[in-house]
Amino acid sequence: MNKLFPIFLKLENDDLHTLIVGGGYVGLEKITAVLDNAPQARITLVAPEIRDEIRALAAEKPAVSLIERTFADHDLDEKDLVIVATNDKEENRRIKRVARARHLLTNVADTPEECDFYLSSIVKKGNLKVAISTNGMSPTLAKRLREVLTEALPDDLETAMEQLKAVRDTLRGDFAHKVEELNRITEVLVKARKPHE
Ligand SMILES: C[C@@]1(CC(=O)O)c2cc3[nH]c(cc4nc(cc5[nH]c(cc(n2)[C@H]1CCC(=O)O)[C@@](C)(CC(=O)O)[C@@H]5CCC(=O)O)C(CC(=O)O)=C4CCC(=O)O)c(CCC(=O)O)c3CC(=O)O
Ligand SMILES: NC(=O)C1=CN([C@@H]2O[C@H](COP(=O)(O)OP(=O)(O)OC[C@H]3O[C@@H](n4cnc5c(N)ncnc54)[C@H](O)[C@@H]3O)[C@@H](O)[C@H]2O)C=CC1
Repeated sequence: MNKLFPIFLKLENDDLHTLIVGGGYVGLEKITAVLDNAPQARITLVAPEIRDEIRALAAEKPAVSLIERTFADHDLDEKDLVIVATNDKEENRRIKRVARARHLLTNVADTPEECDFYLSSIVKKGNLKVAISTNGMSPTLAKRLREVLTEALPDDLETAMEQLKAVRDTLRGDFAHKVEELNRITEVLVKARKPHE
């Protein structure tokens, strides 16, 4: 059973600050994942060696800062979320312990058991986002499912969402009435999937 609780973080909110430790392939993968979703997210990345692709990203983003040295505990000061991706397993575990003592939510890329949260594969269609997790069992399957679902979901969902939002904004009455009305309008979506009923 997958017991992970999914949430969608507003990493562009003013005072949210993400720390990434490690500037190699995985550091690049994680910073790209954050910026693809939250382009203005405030991120600090610390590592003695930082890949050129990360430097190129940072050069375009004033909200991304790079610190070129090994991690120091005070790098956790005033951070909200931490992604640890060095190639030093022991140091990764140690950083996790310090971060936990400060009640920071931490992802430790090389040790799923140490993670407070996982990154997911993300299907995007305009305002729609579907996050996929395999419970850490197969990130490759998550990636493939993203491709399959991106292909399978219709492109006109954005129009449907815009229209439903317009209806939602105009609906008057109590909460129960709104729910009933929106359920009625969208019933066709469910019916179309169950031709036998
Ligand atoms: C637990 C988790 C923690 C976390 O990182 O958050 C984790 C852990 C590990 N990943 C490893 C390997 C790979 N990870 C990827 C790719 C992705 N990994 C992502 C998430 C997660 N990876 C979390 C679980 C998510 C879930 O619940 O399903 C994605 C979805 C999101 C993202 O990273 O942004 C992104 C795909 C994005 C996309 O394209 O849609 C690929 C494939 C590739 O790169 O092509 C490979 C190589 C092939 C393979 O192993 O499958 C290893 C072994 C390292 C080693 O062997 O040294 C570990 C550690 C371990 O398992 O022990
Ligand atoms: N979760 C995931 O999606 C995946 C996780 N991994 C794991 O992630 C880890 C990192 O892999 P790569 O990025 O490929 O390694 P890499 O060798 O490309 O990069 C390692 C980075 O860590 C930095 N570093 C080392 N010690 C540090 C310290 N004390 N403080 C700050 N930075 C430090 C280095 O300067 C370098 O930037 C590996 O242990 C690997 O097993 C690998 C693939 C996917």
